[in-house]
Amino acid sequence: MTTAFRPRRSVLYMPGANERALEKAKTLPVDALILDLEDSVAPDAKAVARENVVTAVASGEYGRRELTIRINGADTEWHADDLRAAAAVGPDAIVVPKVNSPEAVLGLVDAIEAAGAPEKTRLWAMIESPYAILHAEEIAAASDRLAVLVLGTNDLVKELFIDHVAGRGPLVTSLQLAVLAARATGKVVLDGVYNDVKDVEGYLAEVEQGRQFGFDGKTIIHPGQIEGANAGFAPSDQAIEEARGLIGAWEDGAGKGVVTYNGKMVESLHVESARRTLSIAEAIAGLG
Ligand SMILES: CC(C)(COP(=O)(O)OP(=O)(O)OC[C@H]1O[C@@H](n2cnc3c(N)ncnc32)[C@H](O)[C@@H]1OP(=O)(O)O)[C@@H](O)C(=O)NCCC(=O)NCCSC(=O)C[C@H](O)C(=O)O
Ligand SMILES: [Mg+2]
Repeated sequence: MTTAFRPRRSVLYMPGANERALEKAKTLPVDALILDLEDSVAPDAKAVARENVVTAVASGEYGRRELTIRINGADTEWHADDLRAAAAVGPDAIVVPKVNSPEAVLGLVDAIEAAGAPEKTRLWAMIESPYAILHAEEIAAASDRLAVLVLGTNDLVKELFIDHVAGRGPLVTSLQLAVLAARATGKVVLDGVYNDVKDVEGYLAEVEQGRQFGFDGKTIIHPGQIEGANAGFAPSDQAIEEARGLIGAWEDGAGKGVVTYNGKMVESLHVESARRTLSIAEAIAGLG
């Protein structure tokens, strides 16, 4: 299915059991929300959280924000009930943690369809194990219903026996494999979360790294992280100006296979990148 480009610069998790946060989210300038039933919800609060998120989605009070529900994993006692409840209320997407194979994707798509989810409800697969990283392309390609790969960097760090360090050196290969898989299959890919909600400098450095690596946006855990992601994953004023100038130089040289702009070589591939930059900027401006 072809869908219009939609910005996913800032994608905020919020615990499904936290009614105050669910209320607050209606006014936050995020591109997307992940109403969480998994790791942020204690076992004895799972049923209440499920009720809360279903009510939230049904309320229709989240405006332009893309609204998703993260259900519990397939190996848990809550998975089937979560999936049924989420499919019935029809969010923009159902986010499934720890998706490890294309077969798992197909099984999830069958279950989502069998539960009667509307066509608009996409599957977002969390890639958060070494096996999933090594099979990310097959996972991404398994179904048209799968729209987004979401990195689960906390689980990855745990499974790889590595450390959370500034610059994410030990994670770089995994991050790049996930981006490669998404680009090879035409899917969206979101970077993992930054756990230290008070460390603004470290967070902004990680946003910039994610953008440079090619992620479409960042999953976040606190309202204080929204602005950095929105700015970091939007083309800067300078990038927009350069894209316009480059396209202008290309059009002025009508018919030439190569021109220069600001002293640098410009070929049609650079024009394509510049047009992509402008279309992202337009989509963001269109959010109002
Ligand atoms: C991380 C937090 C536990 C911090 O909470 P707290 O110390 O209470 O924050 P503040 O006091 O600064 O909160 C200020 C106000 O903002 C609201 N708030 C906080 N977080 C959120 C949120 N995520 N969404 C909406 N609103 C939020 C508070 O309610 C305060 O509001 P008010 O009282 O009106 O002023 C907390 O931020 C938090 O719980 N974050 C989300 C945690 C979460 O969802 N974790 C699971 C996803 S991460 C993950 O699992 C990734 C992946 O699977 C992996 O493997 O990596
Ligand atoms: Mg995880």
